Amino acid sequence: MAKIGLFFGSNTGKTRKVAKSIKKRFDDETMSDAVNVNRVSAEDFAQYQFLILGTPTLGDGELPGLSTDCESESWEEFLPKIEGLDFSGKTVALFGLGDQVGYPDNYLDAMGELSEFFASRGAKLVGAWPTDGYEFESSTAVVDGKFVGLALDLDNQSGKTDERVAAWLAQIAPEFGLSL
Ligand SMILES: Cc1cc2nc3c(=O)[nH]c(=O)nc-3n(C[C@H](O)[C@H](O)[C@H](O)COP(=O)(O)O)c2cc1C
Repeated sequence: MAKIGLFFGSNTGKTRKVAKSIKKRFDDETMSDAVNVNRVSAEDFAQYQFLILGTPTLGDGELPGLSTDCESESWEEFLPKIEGLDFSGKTVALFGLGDQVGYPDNYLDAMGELSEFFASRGAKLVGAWPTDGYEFESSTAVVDGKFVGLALDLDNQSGKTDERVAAWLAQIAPEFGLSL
């Protein structure tokens, strides 16, 4: 089993694309394949001490899933399967995709929801990211003036994605015992 589990939800494939680009930077011993959360069991998910998790925000600030018109299940359906688990001793880093121009009042809210979910079950959240360079009105993914994880916007700032991902991975590397 790889050291770090890499899981994502995605509707139109952008979050999948970013997850796969993260996996490409690491060997199989270090990082699992990028796997859609609708393909993992709660048991397998719970085996990882280190997790990198990605989500888009859909609807009006919601997690992806059947109620936001995704074609298949996603985080909305997966979280209830792991809601009874204790994540104490585990380290979680989040990345979120959203559209700060189209949805400025709910930018990346789903990342905020994932953060609350895992933090309230004992996980250590790492990878907080500055809000400089983004323009939006409000986001539940901002806590104490920073995003709770990596903030991406492939709808409006796709050219910044690679650079942001690389800087963020370098930032979280020590927390995951990685050398980059
Ligand atoms: C119907 C719909 C609702 C959306 N709602 C939000 C939202 O509330 N907040 C936000 O930041 N982005 C929102 N977005 C933008 C998506 O999060 C963004 O396009 C994302 O990159 C999609 O990722 P995916 O291709 O992995 O599904 C919405 C997009 C759609 C199509």
